[in-house]
This record gives sequence, C-alpha cells and structure tokens, in this order.
Amino acid sequence: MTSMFSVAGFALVLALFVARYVIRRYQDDVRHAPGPSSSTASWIWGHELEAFQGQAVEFYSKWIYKYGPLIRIKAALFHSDILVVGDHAAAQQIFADTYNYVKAPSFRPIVKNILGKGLVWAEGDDHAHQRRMLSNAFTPENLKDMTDDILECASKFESYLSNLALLSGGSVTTNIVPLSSACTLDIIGRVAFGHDFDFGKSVESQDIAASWHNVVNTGMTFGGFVAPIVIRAFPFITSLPVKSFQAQGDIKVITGKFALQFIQEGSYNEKRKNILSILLRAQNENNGEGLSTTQIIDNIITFTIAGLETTAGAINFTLLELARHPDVQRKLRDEVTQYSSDLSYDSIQKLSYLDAVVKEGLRVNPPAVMTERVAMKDSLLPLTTPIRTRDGKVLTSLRVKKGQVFHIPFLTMHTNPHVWGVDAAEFKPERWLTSGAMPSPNELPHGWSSLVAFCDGPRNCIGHRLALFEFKIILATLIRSLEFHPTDAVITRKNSPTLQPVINGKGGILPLRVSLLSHS
Ligand code: HEM
Repeated sequence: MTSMFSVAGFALVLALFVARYVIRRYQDDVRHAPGPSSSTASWIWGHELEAFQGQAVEFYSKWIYKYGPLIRIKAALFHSDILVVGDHAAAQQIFADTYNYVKAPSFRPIVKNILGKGLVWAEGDDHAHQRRMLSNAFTPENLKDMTDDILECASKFESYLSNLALLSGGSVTTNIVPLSSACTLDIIGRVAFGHDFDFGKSVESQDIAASWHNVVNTGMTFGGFVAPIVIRAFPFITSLPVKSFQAQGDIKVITGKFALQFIQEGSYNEKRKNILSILLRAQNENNGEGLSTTQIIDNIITFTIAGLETTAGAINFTLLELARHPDVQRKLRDEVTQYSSDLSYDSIQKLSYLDAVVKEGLRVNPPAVMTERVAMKDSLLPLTTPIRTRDGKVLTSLRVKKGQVFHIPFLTMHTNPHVWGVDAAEFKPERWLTSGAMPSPNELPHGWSSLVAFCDGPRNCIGHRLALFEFKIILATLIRSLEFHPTDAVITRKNSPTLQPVINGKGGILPLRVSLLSHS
C-alpha cells in the first residue's frame, strides 16, 4: 500500500514538473530563437561540452555567424536552454539593467571566498554605492600620479628581456606569459596598495603565479568544465563543508595581508598616490558615509585579481600579433621613438598608431572572452536583428522568463565577418585609422570604442583607463628597444578563465623570440 502511494506521489511530482516545463516553454519566446539542432546536442551535456572542447568561444562564433546574432543552445544537466547573445540591442539592455540581469547567483558564495564582498560580488544598491565610492580612484588626475610606478615596472620588464637576450648573444626565445604577469602584478601591487612584488622574485609573487597557473590548467580539464555546471544545477553544494568551495584564493590572502599592513602603518596620508590611500582618505572625509575598511580591503583584493591577468593577457596576445606582423611592429616602433621620449599620461594619448594597436589587440584577442548573466524577472529583450519564427511571425523583441541564462561572447561580437568583413579576425590596426575601413557605428556594439572588451553599462570595467594606460606604457617601453618574432609553436586559444595561449593542451605558454634592436 505504502509503495503504491509513493509511486503515485512520484508520478504526480513528475507530471507537475513536466507541466511546469511545458507551460514555461510556451510563455517565453526562447523556443523561437534559431541555433544548432538539438539532434547534435549530447543528452547530458547539451551543446555545452562541444562549446567547451572548441577553442575560446569558437562554436558560439560559428553558430552565431551561421544562424544569426542571438541563438539558443541546449544546456547541460537538463537545465533550460541558454541564449547566446551577440545581438547588440539585447546585449546593451542586459548590461544596462543591472538590477534585473545579474551575475549567476549560484556562484556568489565562491566569488565571495575568492575576491571578498567587493565590486565584482556586489549586486543592486550595494553595487551602485560601492561603485560611486570607488570611481574617484580611477580619474585621469589620479592615474597621472601613478605614472612613475607604471614606468618603473615596465622598464624592469624591458631590462629583464634585454639582459636575457644579451646573455644569449642578442636574441633569445622565452615564454612571455610569466614575465608579463610579473610586470602587471608589480604595477597593480604598487598602484593599488603600495607594495612592490619585485618582478617575480618575491615568494608571494611566486605563490600567486603558481596558483594562477593551476587555475588556468584546471579550468581546461573535464573537471573544470563539469564543476560550474554542477554548481548551476545544485547551488546548495557551495555551502557544503568541502575544502575547495570554502578556500580563499592565494591572491586574496596575500593582498589582504599587505593591504592591512599598509593601513596599520598609518602612512596613507603621505602616500597619496595609490588607490588604497585615496580610498582611506575618502573614508575619513565622508564621515561614515563611505566604504568600511573591510569593504576597502575587499575592493583592493578585487582590483588585484581583476586587473592582473586581464592586462597581462592583453600584452601577451598583442606581442604575439606584433611578432606575426613585423610591418605593424616597425610602424609602432617608429611612432613611439619619434614622438615620445616622455611617456606621460597626456603624451601617450596622442600616439595614434599605438592607440590603434591597442584597440585592435583588444578587439581580436579580448582577455575577458565572454560573460554570463541571469534574468531576475520575466522581461522583454529588444533585438537589433529581428527573428523570424517558423510560422512566419517576425519578432523585434524576445520575451524571456525569470531564471533565463545568457552567455555573451565578446570575442564573437568583435570578429563577426557579417559586420567587420572577411578579414574580421585579422589583426589590422590600420582599420582604426583609415577612413571608411570601420563598420558604421550602428552595426557595432555599445561600449568603449564600440567594443565590449571592457563590457558596458554600470558594470563595465572600472579599471579600464588604468588598464589602457599600463598597456600602452608597457608596449611602448618594450617596442622601443626590442624586436619580437614568432616561433614554430602551434598556439591555440582557450577561455580559462581569461583568454589563454595554449600549446599541446597546456595553458600559460607563449614562446616568442626576442632580440635586441641593435642585433637584429
Ligand atoms: C585589459 C585589461 C582588462 C580587461 C580586458 C578587463 C575587462 C573587464 C570586463 C569585461 C569586465 C566585466 C565583467 C563582467 O561583468 O562579467 C570587467 C569588470 C571589472 N574590472 Fe576589468 N578589465 C581589465 C583590467 C582591469 C583592471 C586593471 C582593473 C582594476 C584595477 C579591473 C577591475 C575590474 C573590476 C573591479 C570589475 C567589476 C566592475 C563592476 O562589476 O562594477 N579591470 N573588466
């Protein structure tokens, strides 16, 4: 008898579940979005495994260029279909409405452990408040005060490579990845909390490098694919007492320690130039309205993590492009040596070819490859490119339900051949300088320089001006005295968790031949 009731109970739950699924399916327009056929999806992993196995967003690009800028794919573990958004109006709306479209809630506990309760973790009013308080640290005036620190760190990078080349008779092949990371760690350490990590020589910088290497290579394994999908399906597991869910990252521990030390020294009133000093002084001036000391430290940690490998990645891939395009490299060197003996904030903005190289570098190899958002309520998404349904209706906007997951691949949006032409994926800085070579503004996304490398809207990259300044100073410093050449290595690209150069399945390796100008 008992077993009969439990079978009936189970059947009822199942029927309710199926009914809910069917009703939901017909209350939104997601089913009308085109995309790869369900028959090509794995029954358990949907299209997500195929997408993971390809290069960075390779499949999202392939599908979007084939089916249109907004597509639907089957999700893993029976989750409802995911919308992959390359449509500009839809992306703009998602980025603008930060109260409705949020980062995946199931990952917040992990983000909190790794970064603390700073800007990346915060949502809604808390985010708006933190953002208002933090923005002041990134004004051009404050960035100008950081110039000497950035120049010094870039020079160390250049000296290291020059010496290496000199010791090998003027030319050397080296893995550029750990060196650019050491340089950007030095910069963020100095400008964020007044600490010098000593270009990869300090124990802390080595711990940070080892832990990042581990993150990159674990993210490319099958386990790295499955873990976030399981968390999405069973969010409660992040609160289980499992070591890896509760662990704080090395960068958080190390940065937190140095930031606290800096505060305890109490010298922030004299050390005006770094972000921590700026925020602590603002805290005193705000009579309690500002951020708490814990929030300030959590944001220093957040800036370090968010600003370190993204900027390093931009340098790595742009040096690779320059190595592959010697003519571009020569033109850049000519401009840098001709016009800029001083690399101040104002003078570097005037170097138009350097600016074009930087934009093109971020277009074809955006360090943040894609992002994800989840709808918090039922909503209507505007579309730049209407969708035609099977029964002939034309949809200029799409109804989506609460809980809808969106993947927004920046790289796909940057290199769409229907927008940028047949050479969309090629590195050609000239396109930014030649009249008529760029697509018209209404064909491009809303964002910095009509790109989404720094995302868009109230959650765009708060550090983008600092990132661009660093990026330009490092490139200009290196290119003045060194020449970069490609090697025979076959380099592919993976998203783990930023854009990674990969050789034979291993991430974090990018060999380049570097020669002293006088020896080439
Ligand atoms: C080339 C280098 C960089 C790139 C390509 C980049 C890209 C991005 C992108 C795409 C986002 C949005 C992520 C999302 O919402 O899913 C973002 C957010 C953020 N970035 Fe950057 N970033 C770079 C450098 C930096 C630097 C140097 C800092 C700090 C000093 C920084 C701090 C942040 C923070 C705190 C956020 C979160 C903003 C918010 O949610 O309000 N980034 N960045």
